[in-house]
Amino acid sequence: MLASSLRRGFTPVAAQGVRALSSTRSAMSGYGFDLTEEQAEFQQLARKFAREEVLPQAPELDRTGEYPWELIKQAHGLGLLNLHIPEAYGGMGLHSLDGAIITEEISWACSGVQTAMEANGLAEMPVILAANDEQKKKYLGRMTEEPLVASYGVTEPIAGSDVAGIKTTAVKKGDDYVLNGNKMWITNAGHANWFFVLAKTDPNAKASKAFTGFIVDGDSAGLTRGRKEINMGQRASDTRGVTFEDVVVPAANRLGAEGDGFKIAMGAFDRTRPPVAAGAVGLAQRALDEATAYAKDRKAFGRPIADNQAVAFMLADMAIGVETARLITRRAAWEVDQGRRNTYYASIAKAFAADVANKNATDAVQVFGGNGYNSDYPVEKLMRDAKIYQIYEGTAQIQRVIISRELLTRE
Ligand SMILES: CCCCCCCC(=O)SCCNC(=O)CCNC(=O)[C@H](O)C(C)(C)COP(=O)(O)OP(=O)(O)OC[C@H]1O[C@@H](n2cnc3c(N)ncnc32)[C@H](O)[C@@H]1OP(=O)(O)O
Repeated sequence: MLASSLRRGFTPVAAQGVRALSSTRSAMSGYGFDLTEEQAEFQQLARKFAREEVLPQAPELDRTGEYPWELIKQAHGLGLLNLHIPEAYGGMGLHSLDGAIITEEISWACSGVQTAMEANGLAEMPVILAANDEQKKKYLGRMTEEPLVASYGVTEPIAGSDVAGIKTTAVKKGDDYVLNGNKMWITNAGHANWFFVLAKTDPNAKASKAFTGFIVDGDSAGLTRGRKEINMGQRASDTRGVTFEDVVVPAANRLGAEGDGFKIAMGAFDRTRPPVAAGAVGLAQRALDEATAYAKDRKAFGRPIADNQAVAFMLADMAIGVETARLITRRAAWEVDQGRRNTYYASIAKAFAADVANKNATDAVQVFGGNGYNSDYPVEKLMRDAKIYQIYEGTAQIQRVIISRELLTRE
């Protein structure tokens, strides 16, 4: 049906029109895969920082779980942190695609460090999207002035995938709100200067009206940070529970109107899932690079193992994954830069890149054989680090819920 209607539209006149157009077409039209000069510079800067500073520290940070403060400070100095804060508030106002290019490089060296850095982007996004000028000056401004970190506080012990199921409440009292509840798996929570917190303000309303977003100062009385969780991978990243016990937050720290919170939180995910996907691409590329180098070097039966088609084809499949994941990730970021809602592409990119990262890391361990299973070699860390990409910022299954809903509700 679709094919026949396309054929009907394809008249000789239309064909001539295309020919005429193509003869005058400039190199700028249509798809382009080259980075701009500026993007290439961002990539080079991030690559140098990642390979010279992050990479040498990655094994030790993984072993100890130490928070990468020194790297955060260096990244801040180089302009590799807080990428999307608008210039009006002292930031660089980088585009989403610029950020994806930078993030991939950092993750190549250590996705734990990348998550610690990117968590700032996640915390800042609701503020960038919904805060008033005063709030932006106060909370985004300080992030550009000194190397601070912030947290995005939505997830709760019983509500991860189901954001509408969160129980933390905010009750208006005079000019303040009083917050009570527990958050869980909050990245950067041990060190955050401030938190974006989603809380329920109307228990009777539907999700899109029931929640409100707040900026909560890290030193607020009644805010308690839990112990650092010991996770399987990305161990340099700091995740904790946070408890709010009668925490008084001035109404001036409310983001947007009461009831706007759920959509603000969802809108932030649309913009932060592309960088999460970019992190997964970086890890997938690293797995491919490590496996390729090892397969060329390692000899068995008198020849490099890469000479076996069984190994070479594994590398080829890993390359297919990296290239396609990178394309859809950049598409998801580019959609933001075009000013369009990118929910569909963001979830495809996040879901696909996370799966590719896991496949590539697992296959890299396989190529390394027994050595791959050992912590003297880099790939077992990649396999542990990869897993969280299928869980955080919306599980693999939630991404498919979002993609299918987007498909099925299209006009
Ligand atoms: C690397 C960086 C650091 C990473 C650290 C890790 C950080 C994290 O992991 S943060 C936590 C991650 N958590 C998640 O990703 C949560 C996953 N879950 C979700 O995204 C949602 O709960 C989801 C999509 C399942 C929606 O759930 P559901 O309750 O069915 O709501 P739904 O009916 O779709 O939407 C409710 C309303 O919100 C609106 N909405 C939904 N999505 C969007 C969106 N993207 N933009 C705007 N509005 C939206 C809907 O239109 C609807 O509005 P209305 O009622 O006016 O029609």
